[in-house]
Amino acid sequence: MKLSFFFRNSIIMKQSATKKFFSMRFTHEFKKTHTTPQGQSDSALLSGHSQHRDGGGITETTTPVPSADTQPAGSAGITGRRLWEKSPSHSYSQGTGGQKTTETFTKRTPAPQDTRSLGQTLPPQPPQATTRPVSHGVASCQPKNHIVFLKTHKTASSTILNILYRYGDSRNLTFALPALRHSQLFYPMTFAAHFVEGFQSKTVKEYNIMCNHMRFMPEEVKKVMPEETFYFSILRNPVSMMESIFIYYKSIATFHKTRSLEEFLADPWKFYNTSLPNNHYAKNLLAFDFGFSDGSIGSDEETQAKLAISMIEKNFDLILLSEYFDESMILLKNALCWTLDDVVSFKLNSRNNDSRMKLHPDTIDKIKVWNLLDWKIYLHFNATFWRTVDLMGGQERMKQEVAMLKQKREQLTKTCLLEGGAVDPSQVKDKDLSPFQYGAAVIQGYNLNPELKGPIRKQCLDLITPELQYTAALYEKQFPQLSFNQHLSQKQPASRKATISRSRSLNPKVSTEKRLAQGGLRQQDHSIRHQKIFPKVPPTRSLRSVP
Ligand SMILES: Nc1ncnc2c1ncn2[C@@H]1O[C@H](COP(=O)(O)OS(=O)(=O)O)[C@@H](OP(=O)(O)O)[C@H]1O
Repeated sequence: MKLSFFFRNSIIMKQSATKKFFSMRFTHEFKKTHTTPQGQSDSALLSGHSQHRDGGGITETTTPVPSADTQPAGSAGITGRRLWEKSPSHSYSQGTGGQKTTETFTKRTPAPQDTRSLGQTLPPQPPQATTRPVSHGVASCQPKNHIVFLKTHKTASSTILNILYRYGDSRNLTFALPALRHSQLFYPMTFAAHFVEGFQSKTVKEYNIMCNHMRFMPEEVKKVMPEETFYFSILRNPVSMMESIFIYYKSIATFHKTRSLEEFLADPWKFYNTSLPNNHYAKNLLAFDFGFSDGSIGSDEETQAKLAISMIEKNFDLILLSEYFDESMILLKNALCWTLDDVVSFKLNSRNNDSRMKLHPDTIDKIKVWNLLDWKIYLHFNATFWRTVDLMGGQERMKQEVAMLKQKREQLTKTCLLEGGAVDPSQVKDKDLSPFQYGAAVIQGYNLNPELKGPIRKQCLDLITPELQYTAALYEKQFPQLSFNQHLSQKQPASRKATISRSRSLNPKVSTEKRLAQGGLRQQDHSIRHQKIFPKVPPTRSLRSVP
C-alpha cells in the first residue's frame, strides 16, 4: 500500500517526461526485487512509455505502475528538512542500519579518489536492463533546455558547470545567474528566488539554466524555473570528498587549528562547533548543499538519511557520481536528449598531486562515521545510478558510449591543449585563464594551443575557461547595462574592459541591443535596491573567498 501511495503521488507530481525518467528507476527496482522474475514481465508492469534518444538509437522507458508492497525510503521531503533546520542539537552514530546498507552496496562503492574505468570497478554484470528497443526507430526526443543543476561542492561540479555554460552560451539560453555579479547564489544562505538576477525586477521573462552554487530550496527554485525543468546533481564518495575538502577549506575555523585530517578525526568534536562560521564544510556537506541541516531533535541518522533521500528523489530527475564521471555524462546526455559533443569536457578545478593525501584505512572508516548522513545518501544513489545504467541500455552499451566520449576528449586534448593536459597555476600563461586558488590546494589550469584560430579556438577556450571567469562573462552578456553600472559604482573600469572583451569573444555576433532584448533587461540600475534585499555577504565572497 505504501509503495502504491508513493507512486501515485509520484505520478501526479511528475507528469513531465523527465519526471517519468526518474520515477521509472523505482519501477525497475521494484520489478527486479519484489515482483517478478528477471526479464519476464516488462509488459505486465508497463502502463506507458517515454522515449530517450541516445547514441545507439531509441530505448523505451517505463512509467511506474502503482503497486502494493514496498516503499522507497521516507517521504517527508522538504517538510523534514525544515524540521531539521529548527534543531540546534547534533548527534551521530553508526547504527546497524548503516552497517547493513554499507555491506549491501560495497561492491558498487569505488575506492577513495577512484576514477578508474568502468571495466575495472564495476561488479559482475547485472541482469540485462529492462529497456527495450523501439520498433519504429526514429529519434523523437527533444533536447531539454530547462535545467537545474545543484552544484554540490568538490564533486566535479565545476566541470559540469562548464558543460552547461557552453551548451547554453552557444544557444543563447538564459542563465539564472546570481544577482549583483556574485559567482554563487548567495551560498551558504538557503536559496531564495530573488537571489537570481532579473527575478525581482521581472526583467527576465524566462530562465533556461540554473547551475551556480546554492543551498537547495525547491519551493524557491520552482518560483524561478518552469514546471518542465529537469533537475540533476552529482555526488562524490564522502571519503575522497572529505580529503579534498580538508585541503581546500583548510583555513575555515573548524580545520585551521588541526595539523592533519587524522588529527581532526581523532577527536572531531574538539574542533567542530556548530556555531563556527563555515562549519558546514566540515561535516555532511552533501546533505547541507541539498538543503538539510546536520542533526535534529529526536531523529537518528537513519531517519535523517531516509528523509534526505526521499526529498532528493522527489525533486531530482537524475543523480550522478563523480567517480564515474564519464558514465554520468552518458546518462546526462541521454536524459537531456543531448549529443556526445555537448557533454565532452576537460577536468576543471583539479588539485595537483602534491596537494593530495593518501588515506589510512582507519581514516577512511572514521570519515564514513563522521559523515554518516552523506555516506548513506551516497550509498543509496550509488545503487540507483547503476539501475539507471541498466535502464538506459545496460553496461555494454555504456562501455561503448564511454569509449566514444573518451575518444572525443582525446581528440580535443590534442587540438586544444599546449602541454596535452593540466598544468600548475604558475605555468598558466594567460592570467585571464588562471583558476581560482584557495586553501592549501593547488588548483591546476590549462594553456591553449597558440596556433588555434577561429571557431575551434573559441571552442577550446570555452572548454578551459574557469568558473569565475565564465560566470562573469555570461553575466556581462546577459546584463550588459547592469554590469556596466556595477563596474562604474565599483570604480573598476579596467576589469570591465577585460570582461567585455571576453564576453565578446564568447559570442561576438550578439549585439548589445540583442542581449538587452534577450535578457529583457530594463535600463535602470537596481543594484542599490538589491543591496537592501540581499543578505549581507562579505564583499570577498563575490570572488569566492570561501567557495
Ligand atoms: N571529470 C572529472 N572527473 C572526476 N573528478 C573531477 C572531474 N572534474 C573535476 N573533478 C574533481 O572534482 C573536484 C572539484 O570539484 P568541484 O568543481 O565541484 O569543486 S568546487 O566546489 O566547485 O570548488 C576536484 O577534486 P580534487 O582534485 O580531489 O580536489 C577535481 O579533481
